[in-house]
Amino acid sequence: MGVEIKIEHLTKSFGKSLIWKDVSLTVPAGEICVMLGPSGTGKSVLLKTIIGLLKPDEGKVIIEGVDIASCPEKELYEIRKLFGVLFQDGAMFGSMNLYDNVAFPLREHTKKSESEIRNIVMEKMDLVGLLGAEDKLPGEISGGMRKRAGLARALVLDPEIVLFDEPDSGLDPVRTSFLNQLIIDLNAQIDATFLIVTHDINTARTVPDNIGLLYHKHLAMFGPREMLLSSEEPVVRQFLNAQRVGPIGMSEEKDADELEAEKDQELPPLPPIPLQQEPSSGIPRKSQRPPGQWCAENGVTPPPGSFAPNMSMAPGA
Ligand SMILES: Nc1ncnc2c1ncn2[C@@H]1O[C@H](COP(=O)(O)OP(=O)(O)OP(=O)(O)O)[C@@H](O)[C@H]1O
Repeated sequence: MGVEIKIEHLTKSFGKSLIWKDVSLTVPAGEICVMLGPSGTGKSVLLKTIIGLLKPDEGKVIIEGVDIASCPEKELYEIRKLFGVLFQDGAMFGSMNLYDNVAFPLREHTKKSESEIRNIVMEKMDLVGLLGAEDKLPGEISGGMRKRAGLARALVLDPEIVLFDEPDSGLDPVRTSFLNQLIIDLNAQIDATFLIVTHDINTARTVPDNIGLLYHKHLAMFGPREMLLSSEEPVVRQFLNAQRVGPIGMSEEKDADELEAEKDQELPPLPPIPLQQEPSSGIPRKSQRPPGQWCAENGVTPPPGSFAPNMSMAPGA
């Protein structure tokens, strides 16, 4: 049923350079969360800290009651077995075919026989739609296929948590859409907790249960998708609607003169909130909430036209 990720007051710097400070959030078990933020705000650093590859200066990352920021290496090794990670480029070994790449974690971390490994590898290759491509080398297939192979490898140890570092980078919009459907379908099937770092606004608007936004060395907001998509908070509103007007400039923050110059500019109204993408089976995911539920429970009037069927694309996406 997936495992909760609880982050408490996390701070990370490299030397004198602060990346983010006092980040606290909970990714509920089995849910899908998207983490957004302008380039360089430390999204990848956050993923690496969650899996214990980087140590925070302060704070805790609690997985199954263990603080992986401070636990001994041996415990960390065990906790890491709960994770599957899809790296940006799929991180395939170029000289191994897809079968051996996907089998790699099983051969490294388990004592399974080759016939057991074969069953698992073929099952995961099937899950990501790559049956028949086992003999291909990573260099012989498209970027989209490499991502799917990376995803198959991330799934072979039956993870409770899957971290995705920009799964859509380098993919065209159609492939991104297929990959998003695969992510939703996988979540419905395996019930693991998914945390996705992405720059794709359409993904952020339609895929997750929760959205976080890192900006200016802190977590600007984290909460249910409907909360952020109906938010008037300037940074959240600007980022989730890909607008130029707002506090975020070309290189992080705009200065006082730039903000003064645009202070009388009227912001376009918030676009309608799209329906959340559903599993292709038509059976809702366990953590899926009915459209409009968060808004109704919190007395928020969603923008006109929200939750209309067939309205799943973000403006400009
Ligand atoms: N091991 C490291 N040592 C020193 N600085 C690092 C290290 N890893 C990351 N950084 C710095 O941390 C900052 C955040 O990097 P990170 O890759 O997490 O950003 P990001 O939000 O994922 O960016 P992007 O959206 O462009 O991928 C950058 O300035 C980067 O140079």
